[in-house]
Amino acid sequence: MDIGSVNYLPYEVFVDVFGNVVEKCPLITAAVWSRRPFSSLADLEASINDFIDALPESGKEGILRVHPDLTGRDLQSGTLTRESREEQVQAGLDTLTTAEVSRMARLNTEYKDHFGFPFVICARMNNKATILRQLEERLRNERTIERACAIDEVKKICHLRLQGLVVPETSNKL
Ligand SMILES: NC(=O)N[C@H]1NC(=O)NC1=O
Repeated sequence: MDIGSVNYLPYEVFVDVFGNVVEKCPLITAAVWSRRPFSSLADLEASINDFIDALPESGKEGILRVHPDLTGRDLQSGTLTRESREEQVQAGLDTLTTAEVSRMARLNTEYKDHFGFPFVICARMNNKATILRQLEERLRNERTIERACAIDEVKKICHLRLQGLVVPETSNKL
């Protein structure tokens, strides 16, 4: 789909198509629909990012809290969203050894106990080694810095999900 077609979508369809660009946050998509017409994919993405940035800190933490744990219960029980499952698989998180699964689970729990939200990272821009390393390093961050860092990762995930849904302008001209 190109951005011109996106601008013609009724909001029900818009939310169906883009409702999970921010994991389990269709409300963001529904709110951003009223900012049409978007001049480009980058403009749509900027509208989503502006909405997120305008939220109070509790709202940003809410976005983080609806994210599934990496390699957590949802991956094992098959209850992840399609997008999240594909991203975790692409990062190789379905091939962890038993020792790596235990390490990830222990660090995820430590992180959640410490910050009050789950560890979020753009899996597709990482692999299992960098994810484990980042989890250990970010645990040492101060809370405000860590929240901002996690929200930046949400935006990276959103960027890649949008790229999979809208044809970038340069390709339209081919
Ligand atoms: N917890 C977490 O980072 N989850 C997310 N990361 C990602 O790339 N997709 C997700 O669902």
